[in-house]
Amino acid sequence: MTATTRRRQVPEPRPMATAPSTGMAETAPPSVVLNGLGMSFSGKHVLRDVDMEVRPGQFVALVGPSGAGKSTLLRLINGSHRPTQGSVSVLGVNPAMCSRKDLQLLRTRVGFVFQQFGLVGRLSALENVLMGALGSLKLPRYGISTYPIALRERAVANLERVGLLDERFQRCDTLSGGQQQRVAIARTLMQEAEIVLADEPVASLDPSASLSVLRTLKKLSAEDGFTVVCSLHQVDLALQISDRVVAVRGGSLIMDTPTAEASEEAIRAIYQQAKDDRS
Ligand SMILES: Nc1ncnc2c1ncn2[C@@H]1O[C@H](COP(=O)(O)OP(=O)(O)OP(=O)(O)O)[C@@H](O)[C@H]1O
Repeated sequence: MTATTRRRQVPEPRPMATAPSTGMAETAPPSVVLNGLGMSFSGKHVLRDVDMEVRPGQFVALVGPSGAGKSTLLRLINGSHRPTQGSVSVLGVNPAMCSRKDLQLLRTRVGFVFQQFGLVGRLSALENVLMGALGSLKLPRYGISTYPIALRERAVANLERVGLLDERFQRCDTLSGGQQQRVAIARTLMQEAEIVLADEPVASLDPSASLSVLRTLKKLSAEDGFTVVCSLHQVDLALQISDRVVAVRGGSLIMDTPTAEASEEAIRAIYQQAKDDRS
């Protein structure tokens, strides 16, 4: 089934309480629409009544204390979880209504970057990046030379874009954390994804490497036009990098604002409140 036929199954979004505008791609259809979204695990509500639209090319920082529901939200967007309430539309497709094949197809259009990078440590940076193209190939590949030359050239170009041309033949488990996350980003570029979901991509990096990796992701998103939804705990980074800040607490969206209008104090208060609640 095509994306176009899927789109008809997606209910019209309810009007949003807050519809922040960044002035980007205002008329294009949204990349993501969450409509009355809720999720429970074994009867425990972890997300409720989430309404949100993400416009193409936006860089959204998803902030909120541990356990707020950020990873669950990202997993609902890429179809890893099926919502127990409401609906998700990603690039006009409802992942919960997709066949396995259509979901696979959708996932080639939606890249995912993880905190733990998800690389094969014993393989080179280049081979890891090439693996990002496996979804477009019919047969598995073993070794760089088994990939078509055009893909090898693209992989090298993508490594250059993330600043790792010289390290292309280095084993990934010998690269620094920041370099490994850059390899993971270059691997996602091979998908030519229209949306990149990043789940705490810099959680294990020091502040300077974190900023540098996020700046690279932001630059690539601006150059290629892909949408980013990125969960982050570092409020300062969220404010430096994003176009829009969405805060989640206790499974509810409690802030949704253009970054230029976001109050650092208000975001920090969300974390402080969670800390106070725990103590
Ligand atoms: N597969 C699951 N089964 C049961 N409970 C789950 C599952 N996944 C998430 N949860 C629960 O949902 C809640 C939200 O978890 P989630 O990982 O989305 O939070 P988070 O905001 O990403 O937290 P962190 O910042 O610590 O990563 C937590 O209470 C968690 O225990």
